[in-house]
Amino acid sequence: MAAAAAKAAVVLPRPVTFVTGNAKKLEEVKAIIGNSIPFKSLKLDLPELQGEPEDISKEKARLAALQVNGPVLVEDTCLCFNSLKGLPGPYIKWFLEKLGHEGLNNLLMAYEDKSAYALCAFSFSRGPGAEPLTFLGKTPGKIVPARGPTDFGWDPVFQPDGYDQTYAEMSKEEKNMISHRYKSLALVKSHFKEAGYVFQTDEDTI
Ligand SMILES: O=c1[nH]cnc2c1ncn2[C@@H]1O[C@H](COP(=O)(O)OP(=O)(O)O)[C@@H](O)[C@H]1O
Ligand SMILES: [Mg+2]
Repeated sequence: MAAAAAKAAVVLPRPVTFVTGNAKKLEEVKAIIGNSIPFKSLKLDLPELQGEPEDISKEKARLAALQVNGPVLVEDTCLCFNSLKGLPGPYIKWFLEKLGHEGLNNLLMAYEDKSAYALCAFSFSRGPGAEPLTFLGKTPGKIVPARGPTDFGWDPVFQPDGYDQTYAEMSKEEKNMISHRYKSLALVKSHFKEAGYVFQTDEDTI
Protein backbone atom coordinates (compact mmCIF):
# COMPACT_ATOMS: atom_id res chain seq x y z
CA MET A 1 0.00 0.00 0.00
CA ALA A 2 2.94 2.28 -0.57
CA ALA A 3 1.74 5.87 -0.64
CA ALA A 4 -1.88 5.09 -1.48
CA ALA A 5 -1.98 7.19 -4.59
CA ALA A 6 -4.15 10.28 -4.36
CA LYS A 7 -5.79 9.13 -7.54
CA ALA A 8 -5.56 5.88 -9.42
CA ALA A 9 -3.59 6.06 -12.64
CA VAL A 10 -5.72 5.87 -15.76
CA VAL A 11 -4.55 3.01 -17.91
CA LEU A 12 -4.73 3.59 -21.64
CA PRO A 13 -4.85 0.41 -23.71
CA ARG A 14 -2.22 1.57 -26.21
CA PRO A 15 -0.24 4.58 -27.37
CA VAL A 16 -2.24 7.62 -28.37
CA THR A 17 -3.14 7.75 -32.05
CA PHE A 18 -2.57 11.19 -33.54
CA VAL A 19 -5.00 11.45 -36.42
CA THR A 20 -3.72 13.55 -39.30
CA GLY A 21 -3.10 13.32 -43.00
CA ASN A 22 -0.93 16.43 -43.01
CA ALA A 23 2.79 15.55 -43.14
CA LYS A 24 3.90 19.07 -42.17
CA LYS A 25 1.77 19.06 -39.04
CA LEU A 26 3.12 15.65 -38.09
CA GLU A 27 6.69 16.92 -38.50
CA GLU A 28 6.01 19.81 -36.12
CA VAL A 29 4.15 17.66 -33.59
CA LYS A 30 7.06 15.19 -33.53
CA ALA A 31 9.56 18.02 -33.08
CA ILE A 32 7.53 19.58 -30.26
CA ILE A 33 6.43 16.59 -28.20
CA GLY A 34 9.45 14.39 -28.83
CA ASN A 35 9.18 11.35 -26.58
CA SER A 36 7.05 12.98 -23.91
CA ILE A 37 3.85 11.25 -25.03
CA PRO A 38 3.91 7.80 -26.66
CA PHE A 39 2.03 8.23 -29.90
CA LYS A 40 1.71 6.93 -33.41
CA SER A 41 0.10 8.68 -36.35
CA LEU A 42 -2.74 7.56 -38.56
CA LYS A 43 -4.41 9.11 -41.56
CA LEU A 44 -8.18 8.76 -41.20
CA ASP A 45 -10.78 10.33 -43.41
CA LEU A 46 -12.81 12.27 -40.90
CA PRO A 47 -15.51 14.73 -41.95
CA GLU A 48 -14.43 18.40 -41.90
CA LEU A 49 -17.11 19.70 -39.56
CA GLN A 50 -18.46 23.22 -39.33
CA GLY A 51 -18.95 25.50 -36.36
CA GLU A 52 -16.83 26.93 -33.57
CA PRO A 53 -13.22 25.65 -33.44
CA GLU A 54 -13.58 24.05 -30.01
CA ASP A 55 -16.81 22.22 -30.89
CA ILE A 56 -15.37 21.00 -34.19
CA SER A 57 -12.31 19.67 -32.43
CA LYS A 58 -14.25 17.80 -29.71
CA GLU A 59 -16.60 16.20 -32.22
CA LYS A 60 -13.66 15.15 -34.36
CA ALA A 61 -12.04 13.49 -31.33
CA ARG A 62 -15.27 11.62 -30.54
CA LEU A 63 -15.48 10.29 -34.10
CA ALA A 64 -11.79 9.39 -34.20
CA ALA A 65 -11.95 7.51 -30.86
CA LEU A 66 -14.81 5.40 -32.19
CA GLN A 67 -12.92 4.57 -35.38
CA VAL A 68 -9.61 3.85 -33.67
CA ASN A 69 -11.26 2.20 -30.65
CA GLY A 70 -8.64 3.69 -28.38
CA PRO A 71 -7.06 6.94 -27.21
CA VAL A 72 -6.74 9.65 -29.85
CA LEU A 73 -5.39 13.13 -30.35
CA VAL A 74 -6.80 15.25 -33.15
CA GLU A 75 -5.73 18.69 -34.24
CA ASP A 76 -7.29 21.49 -36.23
CA THR A 77 -5.84 24.81 -37.17
CA CYS A 78 -7.70 28.03 -37.82
CA LEU A 79 -6.44 31.31 -39.22
CA CYS A 80 -8.69 34.09 -37.98
CA PHE A 81 -8.79 37.65 -39.35
CA ASN A 82 -9.93 40.19 -36.77
CA SER A 83 -11.49 42.49 -39.39
CA LEU A 84 -13.61 39.54 -40.53
CA LYS A 85 -14.71 38.61 -37.01
CA GLY A 86 -12.57 35.49 -36.93
CA LEU A 87 -13.18 34.23 -40.46
CA PRO A 88 -11.88 32.33 -42.42
CA GLY A 89 -11.16 30.52 -39.11
CA PRO A 90 -11.78 26.78 -39.49
CA TYR A 91 -12.46 27.26 -43.22
CA ILE A 92 -8.93 28.53 -43.95
CA LYS A 93 -8.05 25.31 -45.75
CA TRP A 94 -10.56 26.02 -48.53
CA PHE A 95 -9.88 29.74 -48.63
CA LEU A 96 -6.17 29.02 -49.08
CA GLU A 97 -6.81 26.37 -51.71
CA LYS A 98 -9.13 28.57 -53.75
CA LEU A 99 -7.65 32.04 -53.24
CA GLY A 100 -3.96 31.47 -52.58
CA HIS A 101 -1.73 33.79 -50.58
CA GLU A 102 -2.59 36.84 -52.65
CA GLY A 103 -6.30 36.21 -52.34
CA LEU A 104 -5.99 35.98 -48.54
CA ASN A 105 -4.36 39.43 -48.55
CA ASN A 106 -7.05 40.74 -50.88
CA LEU A 107 -9.78 39.69 -48.46
CA LEU A 108 -8.44 42.38 -46.14
CA MET A 109 -8.05 45.06 -48.80
CA ALA A 110 -11.09 46.99 -47.59
CA TYR A 111 -9.85 47.04 -44.00
CA GLU A 112 -7.01 48.88 -42.35
CA ASP A 113 -6.75 46.29 -39.60
CA LYS A 114 -4.68 43.37 -40.94
CA SER A 115 -4.35 41.70 -37.56
CA ALA A 116 -5.04 38.00 -37.28
CA TYR A 117 -4.37 35.05 -35.02
CA ALA A 118 -3.41 31.46 -35.59
CA LEU A 119 -5.42 29.12 -33.42
CA CYS A 120 -4.62 25.49 -32.81
CA ALA A 121 -7.06 23.12 -31.13
CA PHE A 122 -5.90 19.72 -29.97
CA SER A 123 -8.50 17.40 -28.51
CA PHE A 124 -7.70 14.27 -26.59
CA SER A 125 -10.13 11.42 -26.03
CA ARG A 126 -9.21 8.44 -23.83
CA GLY A 127 -11.36 6.22 -25.99
CA PRO A 128 -14.87 5.64 -27.35
CA GLY A 129 -17.50 7.31 -25.19
CA ALA A 130 -15.01 9.39 -23.16
CA GLU A 131 -15.59 13.15 -23.14
CA PRO A 132 -12.77 14.80 -25.11
CA LEU A 133 -10.57 17.48 -23.54
CA THR A 134 -9.61 20.44 -25.72
CA PHE A 135 -6.40 22.47 -25.54
CA LEU A 136 -6.25 25.77 -27.40
CA GLY A 137 -3.09 27.62 -28.43
CA LYS A 138 -3.22 31.07 -29.97
CA THR A 139 -0.50 33.18 -31.59
CA PRO A 140 -1.37 36.76 -32.61
CA GLY A 141 0.09 38.42 -35.69
CA LYS A 142 -0.86 40.05 -38.97
CA ILE A 143 -1.48 39.13 -42.59
CA VAL A 144 1.25 40.30 -44.97
CA PRO A 145 2.10 39.75 -48.65
CA ALA A 146 3.76 36.31 -48.95
CA ARG A 147 7.41 36.06 -47.93
CA GLY A 148 9.54 32.95 -47.53
CA PRO A 149 9.33 29.29 -48.55
CA THR A 150 5.90 28.06 -49.61
CA ASP A 151 6.03 24.50 -48.32
CA PHE A 152 3.49 24.81 -45.50
CA GLY A 153 0.05 26.33 -45.90
CA TRP A 154 -0.34 30.01 -45.02
CA ASP A 155 3.05 30.29 -43.23
CA PRO A 156 4.31 32.89 -45.80
CA VAL A 157 1.45 35.37 -45.12
CA PHE A 158 1.43 35.19 -41.31
CA GLN A 159 3.82 37.42 -39.38
CA PRO A 160 3.62 36.86 -35.64
CA ASP A 161 3.57 39.92 -33.36
CA GLY A 162 7.01 40.96 -32.18
CA TYR A 163 8.79 39.48 -35.21
CA ASP A 164 9.75 40.94 -38.55
CA GLN A 165 9.75 37.55 -40.22
CA THR A 166 6.79 35.50 -41.38
CA TYR A 167 6.35 31.99 -40.01
CA ALA A 168 7.74 30.77 -43.35
CA GLU A 169 10.90 32.88 -43.04
CA MET A 170 11.61 31.68 -39.49
CA SER A 171 13.60 28.52 -38.86
CA LYS A 172 11.47 25.52 -37.90
CA GLU A 173 12.98 25.65 -34.42
CA GLU A 174 12.02 29.28 -34.01
CA LYS A 175 8.46 28.75 -35.25
CA ASN A 176 8.11 25.74 -32.94
CA MET A 177 9.01 27.91 -29.94
CA ILE A 178 6.20 30.42 -30.42
CA SER A 179 3.60 28.84 -32.66
CA HIS A 180 -0.09 28.21 -32.01
CA ARG A 181 0.71 24.50 -32.27
CA TYR A 182 3.51 24.75 -29.71
CA LYS A 183 1.25 26.56 -27.24
CA SER A 184 -1.55 24.05 -27.60
CA LEU A 185 0.85 21.10 -27.28
CA ALA A 186 2.39 22.62 -24.16
CA LEU A 187 -1.07 22.32 -22.55
CA VAL A 188 -1.48 18.77 -23.88
CA LYS A 189 1.89 17.85 -22.40
CA SER A 190 1.10 19.29 -18.99
CA HIS A 191 -2.23 17.48 -18.99
CA PHE A 192 -0.48 14.18 -19.66
CA LYS A 193 2.07 14.89 -16.95
CA GLU A 194 -0.62 15.82 -14.46
CA ALA A 195 -2.89 12.87 -15.30
CA GLY A 196 -0.01 10.38 -15.18
CA TYR A 197 -1.58 8.09 -17.75
CA VAL A 198 -0.18 4.59 -17.84
CA PHE A 199 0.12 3.01 -21.24
CA GLN A 200 -0.60 -0.67 -21.32
CA THR A 201 1.79 -2.56 -23.54
CA ASP A 202 1.43 -6.06 -25.00
CA GLU A 203 3.65 -7.46 -22.24
CA ASP A 204 1.31 -6.24 -19.50
CA THR A 205 -0.95 -8.88 -18.02
CA ILE A 206 -3.87 -7.00 -16.54
O1 LIG B 1 1.09 25.97 -38.81
C1 LIG B 1 0.58 26.13 -39.92
N1 LIG B 1 1.09 27.00 -40.81
C2 LIG B 1 0.57 27.22 -42.05
N2 LIG B 1 -0.48 26.56 -42.52
C3 LIG B 1 -1.05 25.67 -41.67
C4 LIG B 1 -0.57 25.41 -40.37
N3 LIG B 1 -1.34 24.46 -39.79
C5 LIG B 1 -2.29 24.15 -40.69
N4 LIG B 1 -2.12 24.86 -41.82
C6 LIG B 1 -2.96 24.86 -43.03
O2 LIG B 1 -4.19 25.45 -42.66
C7 LIG B 1 -5.28 24.66 -43.10
C8 LIG B 1 -5.89 24.11 -41.84
O3 LIG B 1 -6.76 23.09 -42.08
P1 LIG B 1 -6.78 21.77 -41.22
O4 LIG B 1 -6.36 22.02 -39.81
O5 LIG B 1 -8.10 21.14 -41.42
O6 LIG B 1 -5.61 20.96 -41.95
P2 LIG B 1 -5.54 19.46 -42.48
O7 LIG B 1 -6.94 19.00 -42.79
O8 LIG B 1 -4.62 19.57 -43.66
O9 LIG B 1 -4.93 18.69 -41.35
C9 LIG B 1 -4.67 23.66 -44.06
O10 LIG B 1 -4.62 24.24 -45.34
C10 LIG B 1 -3.26 23.48 -43.51
O11 LIG B 1 -2.33 23.08 -44.49
MG1 LIG C 1 -8.48 19.08 -41.47
